[in-house]
Amino acid sequence: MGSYEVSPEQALQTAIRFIKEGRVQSVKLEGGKEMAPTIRKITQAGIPVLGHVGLTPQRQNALGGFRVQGKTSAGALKVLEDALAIQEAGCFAMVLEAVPAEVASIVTEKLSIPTIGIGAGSGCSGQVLVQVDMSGNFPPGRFLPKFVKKYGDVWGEALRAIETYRDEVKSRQYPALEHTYPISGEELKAFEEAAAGVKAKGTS
Ligand SMILES: Nc1nc(=O)c2c([nH]1)NC[C@@H]1CN(c3ccc(C(=O)N[C@@H](CCC(=O)O)C(=O)O)cc3)CN21
Ligand SMILES: CC(C)C(=O)C(=O)O
Repeated sequence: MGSYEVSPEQALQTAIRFIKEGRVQSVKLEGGKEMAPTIRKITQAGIPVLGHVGLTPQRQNALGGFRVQGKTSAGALKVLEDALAIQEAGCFAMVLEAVPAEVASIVTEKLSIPTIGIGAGSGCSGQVLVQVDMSGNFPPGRFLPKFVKKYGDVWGEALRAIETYRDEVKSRQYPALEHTYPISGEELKAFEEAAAGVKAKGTS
């Protein structure tokens, strides 16, 4: 929040920084109708913009939390109007987040640009999920939004690896010979003789 919301001019300056300093090829920003002038400003400067309507997480406080959007006829119509407004402003595609699947399908059909759905059903043009969520890279018990499907157990696998490492360090199974660096017998013998003549710390 704040990278694009002060004014279209501030937003364009931010977008230019992302392109030049962040070396990205496009920028993504949240918001509907009210962001259309900003989106137009950035796209007219030659920077592609990915939009985002429906549940816009950076505005969670104004939305009363992470709430599904477009659950009423009026709400769904607002999502559609926002989507059309930001398409018109020059977005090349948009994220559609947490709206009923049927609403997302209709919005997608009304648009000429692709929709990338998250919690918006299979009728969107494409999908996105946070990698940490879909790979299961989080501790047990964490709250998961309804739309997340856990395809793996990266956290469990990492924990298993770390615990096995700990156990092998304690039992001195690790490091084994193959994890160490060799020294020739001749050099070792010479070192042992030299070391014998070095006074140990703390002795007198
Ligand atoms: N790790 C991660 N994954 C995400 O998908 C994600 C983030 N972080 N951070 C930013 C936003 C926040 N997101 C969220 C977070 C919570 C809900 C959530 O609690 N949804 C309720 C819906 C409540 C209602 O019915 O209105 C749910 O039960 O799924 C949804 C999207 C999606 N985004
Ligand atoms: C997961 C992606 C699309 C996102 O912008 C968000 O939910 O914050």
